[in-house]
Amino acid sequence: MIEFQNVSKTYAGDIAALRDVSFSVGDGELVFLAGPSGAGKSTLLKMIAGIEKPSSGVLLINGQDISKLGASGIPYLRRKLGLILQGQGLLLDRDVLSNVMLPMIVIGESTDDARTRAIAALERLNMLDKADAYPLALSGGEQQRVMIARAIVNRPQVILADEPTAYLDRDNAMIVIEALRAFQRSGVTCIISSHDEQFLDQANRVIYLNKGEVTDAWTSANAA
Ligand SMILES: Nc1ncnc2c1ncn2[C@@H]1O[C@H](COP(=O)(O)OP(=O)(O)OP(=O)(O)O)[C@@H](O)[C@H]1O
Repeated sequence: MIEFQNVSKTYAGDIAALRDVSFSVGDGELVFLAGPSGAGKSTLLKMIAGIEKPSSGVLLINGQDISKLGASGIPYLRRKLGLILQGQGLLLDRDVLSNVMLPMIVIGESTDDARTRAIAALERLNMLDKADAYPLALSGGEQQRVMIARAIVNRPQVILADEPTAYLDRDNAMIVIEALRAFQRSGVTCIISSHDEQFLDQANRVIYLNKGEVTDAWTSANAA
């Protein structure tokens, strides 16, 4: 369970990115964060990942106040998260398999275990035939699928995806959304930011942000 309680975020220069935001996301939900550019969507995701801290208010993850996590708390939190964030693209000088193995290597898993899990993750995203390719030889949609494989290789409880369909055509975007939905169906919580309204009917819930405030929210009648 992820719970924002009256969270505000002001960046240096007095930029109010979030204002008094309150909502919660239950385990296994698929939630879209919608809203125009600059609404605060990335800031919300970065807070859940422990990259940014609230200026005021409380963010609880599984009942724990993330502002109070110590130096070892953030890496521990990140192990439970799969991140698809802007600016964290694939390493261009490594092939697809090495890119997907990386999160496991970083946390000290053996190369053999990392390879086995990375192969399984690529298989799930239907990308195993590109394991030896380098990222620049892939289409945008294929690169996004590899980034999802990299995000799920650690078997996270929660996937955070910031604009995972940006720059993709509709067919590739649907493949990416379908892949995320498949993880949600297997019990993983997915929080996806998008300013592309065409995918919102795939969500259990949509939370609309504008200028740092929650302006609207709805829950699907078929929500799990
Ligand atoms: N590190 C930062 N320092 C200062 N201001 C920031 C920083 N990050 C974001 N902002 C500002 O905070 C506001 C919210 O930005 P944020 O990136 O969260 O919005 P967004 O909804 O994700 O937008 P986009 O869809 O364009 O990615 C914007 O006004 C942005 O310029």
